[in-house]
Amino acid sequence: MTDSILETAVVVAVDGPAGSGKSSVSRQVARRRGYGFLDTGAAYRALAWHALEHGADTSDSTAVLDVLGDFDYAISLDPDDRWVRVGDVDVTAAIREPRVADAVSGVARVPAVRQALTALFRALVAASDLPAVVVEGRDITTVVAPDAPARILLTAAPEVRAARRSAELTSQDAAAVAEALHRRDAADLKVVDFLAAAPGVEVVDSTDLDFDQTVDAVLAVIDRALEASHAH
Ligand SMILES: Nc1ncnc2c1ncn2[C@@H]1O[C@H](COP(=O)(O)OP(=O)(O)OP(=O)(O)O)[C@@H](O)[C@H]1O
Ligand SMILES: Nc1ccn([C@@H]2O[C@H](COP(=O)(O)O)[C@@H](O)[C@H]2O)c(=O)n1
Repeated sequence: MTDSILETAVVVAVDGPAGSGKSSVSRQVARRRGYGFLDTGAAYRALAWHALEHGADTSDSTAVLDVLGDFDYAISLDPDDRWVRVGDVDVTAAIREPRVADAVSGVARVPAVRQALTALFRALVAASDLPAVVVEGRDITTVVAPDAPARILLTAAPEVRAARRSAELTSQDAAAVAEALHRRDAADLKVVDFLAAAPGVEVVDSTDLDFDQTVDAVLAVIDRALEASHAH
């Protein structure tokens, strides 16, 4: 396996906290440029779903590692055809359920899980015949693709992120949605710092931007970064 995914496809790396718009904005950016799109959180969620299906305790690292052994994962990199599978099961919708969101940080804090999924993400990009892939998550700019030519931290104020997520989940209590989002961020921050931009990472703060303005801001960063990398 290659250490650098940059040998095969240009990577646009996007990190940020929950509800910052990483997946919706990255998907739209990929569509606009004809790139692939890889939602890395989907793999952590799918592994949490897989662990729950096996009745595993997701706060127990050993139990999580046991189920990692037969984790048969597949995901679409096509921004217009979204699917996630574990074995023969389409888990695209199931991995968004609150029970999975509540369990996922336990799975994501296990170092061997992070190593295995990082290798999986690099392999997925390497196996694609796409010119470029927008890869979004928490540690893409720092661990998965630290040498990507375009690296972005997408942020928004905590209350704005909670309000956007709550607008999406209208059947759930707004305060409970906000609480779950902040609890997940707090747990995830013990493992990866996705609130501070690493050196060379450009921040896009969407607090006062609408969706289209955010997409345009991210595209502007990408165009500038790719132009600079071609000049070298
Ligand atoms: N700039 C914006 N203005 C308004 N709404 C936005 C903006 N960016 C994203 N959204 C909306 O905010 C919600 C959360 O976005 P999204 O699911 O892409 O976030 P995320 O960072 O991938 O979250 P998570 O990490 O929890 O999966 C979506 O409903 C999305 O359409
Ligand atoms: N690079 C990543 C991506 C995600 N995680 C963990 O997965 C959870 C779900 O991610 P979403 O982007 O779908 O919200 C997230 O809460 C993290 O626990 C990660 O660790 N690294």
